[in-house]
Order: sequence, then C-alpha cells, then structure tokens
Amino acid sequence: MIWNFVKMHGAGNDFVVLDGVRQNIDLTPERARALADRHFGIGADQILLVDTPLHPEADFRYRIFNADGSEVEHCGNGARCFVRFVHEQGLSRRNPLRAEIKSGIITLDSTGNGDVSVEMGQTRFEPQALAFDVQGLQSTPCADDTLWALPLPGHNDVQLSLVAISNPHAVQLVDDIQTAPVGTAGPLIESHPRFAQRVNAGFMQVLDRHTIKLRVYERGAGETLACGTGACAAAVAGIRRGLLDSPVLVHTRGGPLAITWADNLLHMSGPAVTVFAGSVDIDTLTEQLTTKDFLQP
Ligand SMILES: N[C@@H](CCC[C@H](N)C(=O)O)C(=O)O
Repeated sequence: MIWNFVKMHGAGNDFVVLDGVRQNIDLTPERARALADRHFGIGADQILLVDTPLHPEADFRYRIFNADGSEVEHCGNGARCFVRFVHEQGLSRRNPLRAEIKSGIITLDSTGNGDVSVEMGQTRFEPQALAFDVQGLQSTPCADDTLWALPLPGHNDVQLSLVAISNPHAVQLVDDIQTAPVGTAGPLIESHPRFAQRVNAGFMQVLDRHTIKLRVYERGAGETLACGTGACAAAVAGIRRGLLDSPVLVHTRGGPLAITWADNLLHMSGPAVTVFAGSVDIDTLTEQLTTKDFLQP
C-alpha cells in the first residue's frame, strides 16, 4: 500500500507526517518504526498521524508515535508541525485550530511571522502523574518544587524535578550543557524501573532568569535536537525551583523555543518547517525492517 507523507521539523526535531483524513492509514508500531528508521526508512524522531476527530469540539485529531513505535500523549514540536501541515495541505484554513491529542484538546495558533504558538494544556507535578515510584527515595523541597534523588549506576544520584505536560519529564540542572552526560545518564533515566511508563530526561543549564540551554534524551527516540514538551517542562521546573521567571527562552541544539507560564497557562512558540513530500510503499518498507540484520544466523 502506498502512503503519501510530508517530512517536517520543528527546531530540528523531525517528523514524518501522514494524512489520515484523505488516506486510509493503519499505523501499527512496526510501521511507525519502519518509517522512522534512519537507514532503512525515511527517518524521524516521531511519526504524526493527522486524522478526523472523535471529540465534537476538535477540528482534527493527531496521534504521535515515537521512533520506537510507542504511541504517546503529547509532542510540542509536532503540534506546531501539525498546524503547518493542515494549512499547507489544504485540510483546513481555520486558525486557531483545536486538536485532539491522547490527553485532551489543545489550541494552536499560526502567527504572522511563520511561527506557531501552542497552548500546551495542564501541568502536573505529583509523582503519580508520571507513574514514578517514590518509595524509599529521598526528596528535598526546593522553593515550590520537590527534588527527587534518583540513584543511577555509575553516576552520582541525580536531583530530578518531575513535570507532566501529560507526557512525563524528569529535569535536572547541569553546570555545562556541552559536557552534560546526556548520552550516558539519559538512557538510564529514560528507562529507570522507577518510571513505569519511562520518562523524557531533560538536562538544563540556566544562563539568566529568562534564558536556559537544554538537551533532552527523549523517551522512545534518544537525544533529539529539540523537545517542545521538554522545553516547557524545563522552563516550568526552573520557575518552580525559583531560578527562572516567565517568559523563558530555551536554546536547544536545533534552535530557540519561547515558553510562557503565567496564571497556570503554558504556551510554547517556535518554528514549523516543511522539508519535502514523498510517497512510500509501507508494506515493503516494514518487511525490509523486520529482516534487516543480515548478520543474524
Ligand atoms: N519531541 C516531542 C516529544 C515526543 C514524545 C516524547 N518522546 C515522549 O515519549 O513523551 C516534543 O517536541 O515535545
């Protein structure tokens, strides 16, 4: 079966975007993995499937799959690309748009300068919101936040702020973003047994009260050039820890994202870019992927 797709990115966090309104798309985890594969597929951090909404108040529904095939609750950079996709593909001219995601309905607004602003929804901080098992762990109050000391093999305990932007984030402060142990501590935190649903691991360096640098080892995708919900989580964690004030400019490897958090309303704005469009035979691609290790006996 041939699927048309569009390759997009938001600050370098890249997506294969599929139109499930005009195409009949059955996106299984195996197919998502095949599309996302950077050697045998198209290559992407996440796959976005734009579809007709189930909820009467939403204009569209879009579903998010990580590169490992897992379906997730939210994706900030993907939300901005979703708006650009809907407008460019002529699916709707409406602006702002209301999109149904796994965790509810969010409002997205394409601004005049080509950026997209997203009202990101509710934030939660209690460990249960991230399926985080705190039993026997040490916690330290820190301004409005609570830091959790997580032991990691081969590393000192890390002090984590917990933030759920419906998807789970564990944010730590680092002195130098360049030397932060994203590639070693990141995967250990991401799949730590205390996080029953795994977690996105954020590493933030504070530059001043309105500016941070951030790297994120994403659940199900590894380190990405930017993570929109990660940027929101870091900004919110920094504000709760008394280190930052809204608005916060988050510098990622793929570019800046602007976050505001006031009166419990969380907004993110940033770019959404179309790279190219194409079509793919999804059955052949998926089959190739499942038989790709030619050194297996
Ligand atoms: N890149 C995204 C987040 C995608 C989902 C995340 N990896 C998860 O599993 O929660 C963003 O821009 O927010």
